[in-house]
Amino acid sequence: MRAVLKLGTSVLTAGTDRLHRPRLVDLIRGLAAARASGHELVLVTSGAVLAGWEALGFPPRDGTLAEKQMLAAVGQGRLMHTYATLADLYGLPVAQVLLTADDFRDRTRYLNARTTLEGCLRRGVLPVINENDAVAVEQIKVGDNDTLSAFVANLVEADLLLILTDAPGLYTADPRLDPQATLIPVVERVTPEVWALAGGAGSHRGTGGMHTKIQAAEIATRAGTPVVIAPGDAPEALGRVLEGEPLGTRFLASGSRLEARGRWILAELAAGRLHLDDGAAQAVRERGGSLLPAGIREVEGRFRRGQTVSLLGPDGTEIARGLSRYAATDLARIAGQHSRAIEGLLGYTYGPEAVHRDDLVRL
Ligand SMILES: Nc1ncnc2c1ncn2[C@@H]1O[C@H](COP(=O)(O)OP(=O)(O)O)[C@@H](O)[C@H]1O
Ligand SMILES: N[C@@H](CCC(=O)OP(=O)(O)O)C(=O)O
Repeated sequence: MRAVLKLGTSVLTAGTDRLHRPRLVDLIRGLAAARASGHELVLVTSGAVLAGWEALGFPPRDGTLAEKQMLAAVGQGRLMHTYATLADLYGLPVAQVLLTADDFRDRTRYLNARTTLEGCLRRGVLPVINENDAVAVEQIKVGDNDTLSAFVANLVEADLLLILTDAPGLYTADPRLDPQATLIPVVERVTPEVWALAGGAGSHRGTGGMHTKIQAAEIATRAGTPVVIAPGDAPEALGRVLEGEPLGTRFLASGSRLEARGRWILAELAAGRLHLDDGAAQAVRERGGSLLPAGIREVEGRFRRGQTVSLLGPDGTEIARGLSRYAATDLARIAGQHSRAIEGLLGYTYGPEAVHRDDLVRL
């Protein structure tokens, strides 16, 4: 099986303020054992900011992005060194891969990253991925490693995404705040009711809490990859989940396995939203057609030509994702207009479709 394992800061610290070496040894032993059983593994790890803070002796923090970037720059090398040293004990070679949102947006960079990861997997090397925090300013950041792990799962067409964290799974409410909360063992589909279960920002060290984990589950399951959220302190969690043992919360794949291009289209958060009229929604949903400007009622967000947009039906539900052939400002001018009018309105045309059917994934 090909699996992506995501380790949150909460798991790497095991409830302390530092990278917890014994916990890391357990995790790496599990990775080495899974690889020895023939599984292909990719690791997405957090912990660079924490490792940097630890290295500098826990100075007071102001919480700014610049400070996080500096701490990540200090910590990433140390984090990687720790992984490499411990993985050596088990004869497991590791490779560092640092990614940002642009690496998923730009088709060439996306394909390059995929080639590198495939090369690692062929040679039995464990890719250890983190966001390239030191350069990732707001506009080019994925922003949290749960979402990053879902993008990576799409990139390598994983059979499973396992997110280990400090909660035992998805609960009916944040278990830190509500002692009555109970575990939800299986989520068939990420519905608004599931979204409503996510509490706030999570543990004091983590980014995003359950919210970003549900987002990750939605991204990966749509492309056909099931997702498990399980406790990082469960012994042998990786091996047990790979064996199919129920542990934590399993999100079932909602879509059939998408081919590679469809996965790329889903491998980015939508930069804008297009509200369609009835006819256009039907054409996209039922007939698999392209979206013409005539069927667009409203354009939301700022996006460039070629970026991913969400297509919403008249009742506001998302029916598809696709690559826009026009920038948001252009689309706003040609929305509701016949395709023949595009050139007259803009002075140029990129073709009659706002989103071509080849660039669409129905959800
Ligand atoms: N419905 C829920 N079920 C489980 N955990 C939840 C829920 N809502 C919020 N949480 C919080 O999310 C936290 C995990 O997220 P986070 O701290 O960001 O961890 P990580 O570092 O692993 O990404 C849990 O400790 C828990 O307090
Ligand atoms: N890239 C950051 C981690 C960001 C993040 O999502 O953290 P977490 O919620 O602990 O998975 C780091 O290495 O510190």
